[in-house]
Amino acid sequence: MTLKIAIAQIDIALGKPAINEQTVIEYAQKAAAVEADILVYPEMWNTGYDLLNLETVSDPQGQRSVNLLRDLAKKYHLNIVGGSVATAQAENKFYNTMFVFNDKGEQVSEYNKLHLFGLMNEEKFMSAGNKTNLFNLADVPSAGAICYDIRFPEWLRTMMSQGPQEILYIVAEWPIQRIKQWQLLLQARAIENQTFVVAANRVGRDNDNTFGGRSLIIDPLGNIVQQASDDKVELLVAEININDEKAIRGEIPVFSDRRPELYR
Ligand SMILES: NC(=O)CCC(=O)C(=O)O
Repeated sequence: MTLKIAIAQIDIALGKPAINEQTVIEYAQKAAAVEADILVYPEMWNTGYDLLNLETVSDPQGQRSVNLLRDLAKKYHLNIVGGSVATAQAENKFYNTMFVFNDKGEQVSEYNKLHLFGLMNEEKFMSAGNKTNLFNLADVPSAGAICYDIRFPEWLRTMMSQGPQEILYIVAEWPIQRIKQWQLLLQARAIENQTFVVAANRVGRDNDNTFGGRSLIIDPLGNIVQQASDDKVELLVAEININDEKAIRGEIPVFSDRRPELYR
């Protein structure tokens, strides 16, 4: 099965959800124009890392973002991995939340980022999730994670071994100074989990960081199928063939060769 994947490598206006929503709409139109099957947005696209102002800029229960993503999925018949958004949830807690919609506009997953990133003060303002993010999108068993989560291979393995999942979606706001690590970590996650990795990063800057783009589509051997620039907004598009992955898994059966009884 061939799937056309599109990644919206966008800039994000700090603390300005209304402006960012327009960008999200614009990229859904672009993805529909190239007849993409799946569209992926980056991390915290509604507010950026405007952590000091979460009370005013975050999305209560994610409702505004959910309505927008659902409408876009339905209108353009797109499967959407909705990056993530800053949400305000019960007990006055804020989360970094991914919503996923199929091309009928049905929500197929909701995930709160599990590992909060101290270097960007995330844990001082946001709460961590504690649930997996497994879903079926375009008839493909898939998993999703958010940015810093990729530094925890045991967490991704936990999700990927409940499948195996065939595509791993990563959404990020990853700074330029560690962009080489971004690429290497993603290639490693693809190889060890024998999965396609579809990874969306933002470009542009906020008060503290310049973000490094280089959104990537990687095959299960770790080869780069398609790569975006480090500094420009763009819609990255590539076709992947899911059957390739099945052939690769047959040759080196890492999932069945695991010895989980020895791992702690
Ligand atoms: N937004 C994030 O989680 C950034 C993670 C990051 O930059 C890293 O090096 O890890």
